[in-house]
Amino acid sequence: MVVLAKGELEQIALPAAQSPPANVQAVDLSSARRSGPGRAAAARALVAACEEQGFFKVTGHGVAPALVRALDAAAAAFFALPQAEKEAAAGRPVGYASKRIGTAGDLGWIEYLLLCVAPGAGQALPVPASASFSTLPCAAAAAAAAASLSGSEPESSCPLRGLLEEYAAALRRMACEVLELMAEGLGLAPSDAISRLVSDGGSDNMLRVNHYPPRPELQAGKNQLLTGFGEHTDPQIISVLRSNGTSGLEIASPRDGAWASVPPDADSFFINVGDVLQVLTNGRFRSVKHRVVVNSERPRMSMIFFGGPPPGERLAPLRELLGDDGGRSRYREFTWKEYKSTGCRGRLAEDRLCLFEN
Ligand SMILES: O=C(O)CCC(=O)C(=O)O
Ligand SMILES: [Fe+2]
Repeated sequence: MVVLAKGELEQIALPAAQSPPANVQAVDLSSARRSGPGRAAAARALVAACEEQGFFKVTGHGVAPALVRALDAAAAAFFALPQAEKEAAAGRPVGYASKRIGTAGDLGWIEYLLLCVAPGAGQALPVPASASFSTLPCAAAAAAAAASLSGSEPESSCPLRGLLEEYAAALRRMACEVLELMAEGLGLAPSDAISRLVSDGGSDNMLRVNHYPPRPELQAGKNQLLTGFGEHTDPQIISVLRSNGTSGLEIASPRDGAWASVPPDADSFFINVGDVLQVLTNGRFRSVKHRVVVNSERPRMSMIFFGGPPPGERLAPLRELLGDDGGRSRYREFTWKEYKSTGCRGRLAEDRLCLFEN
């Protein structure tokens, strides 16, 4: 449940203008898995999409539909729990939260789970970064949902946690696959030049499960919209997003800033270029500005894997990519830890990258 105090609803209200549909490039990963002209064409399409929009979707990804359905159901069951039970999984900065995004006062019509993903023995595992995390997956409703979907009893008393672990591992693999294809398209060697930052044992990967309840009736007869997640760019290298097929995600054109609505597609994964990828490519790729507008009577649920580098990783444009800009590096070197700490201080919509420009 999202409970807003008096005056807060007005802060997140948006003009009832309908954004036109976005034209989103699709990259078929299954054709990229076969080496040869299919792979080269997919790599070129991916690079073009990152240059033009910083955003595309992936089909032929191979993530098991049964896993996706089971996780959708378990997450929906979690969000349907009594508020007190959800609050038991609250923690800062990770855990359950509602309406507040970050610490700088951004509000949205949203509740969410934010989790760390720590690779252990080569596998991604959401870690209980707050002690209360362990209460979350044991919720009875989530257990029942997962059990009914798989047609069997849950293996442990924590099905949501198990599903999140499996999902995070699958998405980390997909993120790395996409980043390797990207490196090939950019002519980088070795092909793990970027993906190693996400697959490293110390990588700062996160998983976020967002739930946007249907919008409330604000004024009878008025089709008002609310901010679900205010405009921002994702700070990491790459984000891999899937939703339950309810609309609401919008991206801004890098040319004129005009908003366009991403046609929902529950079977594909959407990829965002993050700020760090903009830096690594010396600005050739642009991190995509996006937001979520709550415009539907159906709830929207989205799950996002954020691929970030290890905290101490020194980040700067890749040498091979400086050529396009007369050899000039547009950004000074910084660590991921440094970048994250500037992000924590500001509002969602703030441009953080400008602080690191040369
Ligand atoms: O929920 C969504 O669809 C997008 C949310 C988002 O942009 C984020 O969590 O960074
Ligand atoms: Fe985002």
